[in-house]
Amino acid sequence: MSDLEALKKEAALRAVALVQSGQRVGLGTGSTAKYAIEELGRLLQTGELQGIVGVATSKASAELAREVGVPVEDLDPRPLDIAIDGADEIAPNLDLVKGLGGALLREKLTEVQARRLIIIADHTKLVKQLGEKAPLPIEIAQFGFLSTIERLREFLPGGRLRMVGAGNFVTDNGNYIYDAQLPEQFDPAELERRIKSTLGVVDTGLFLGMAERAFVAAPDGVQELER
Ligand SMILES: O=C(CO)[C@H](O)[C@H](O)COP(=O)(O)O
Repeated sequence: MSDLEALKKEAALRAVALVQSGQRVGLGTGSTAKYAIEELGRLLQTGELQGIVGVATSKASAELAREVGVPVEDLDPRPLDIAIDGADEIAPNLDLVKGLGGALLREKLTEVQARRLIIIADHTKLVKQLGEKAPLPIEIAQFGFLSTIERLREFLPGGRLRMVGAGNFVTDNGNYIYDAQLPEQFDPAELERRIKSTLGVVDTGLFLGMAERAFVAAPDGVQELER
């Protein structure tokens, strides 16, 4: 395992230590969240945790959870006790950019219902301001997507439709993703409102005011950040 992978796993284990038996747990998506799901499976197998139920934020995470023995249920209106997920960028106030893995809509739908959202990441995800390192993924309907992109480009120029190989990337919800370049200066809440009021947009990868805590692993140890 590379050094970076070891750091991601370390952060994941710190977050999973917060999970208690009987809890309903939001299962994130991505290469860091994968370590958390595997650890939940391990703890269920050893009996250190009992009776937890996972609510997955993607088809891939649901599949992995079942493989490692974490029971999975669909999202319903009941609250989740905790959700554990990765992020693409983490600002000092724990506002996030998410969705480079393409699961932003299911992640937001799930994590907004969690009493606690815990973020796990390696130190490369820390930024002073959102948009420094990653594009902002915006999920858009397939129908009329070129028109939606034109509307978005009026205030977010320079982005691109996400591709996979020669085709367009399609989310678990059958939508496309426009990866937008964020401006140098912006008000995240105002930008979120503007993007979401653009016809054809389903949701954005801005997760504002949602995360309670982040475990961020660096070579000199795991930093615990709170909002
Ligand atoms: O938002 C996400 C998926 O939609 C992921 O949480 C995010 O992309 C981080 O992934 P990784 O842990 O692989 O860096």
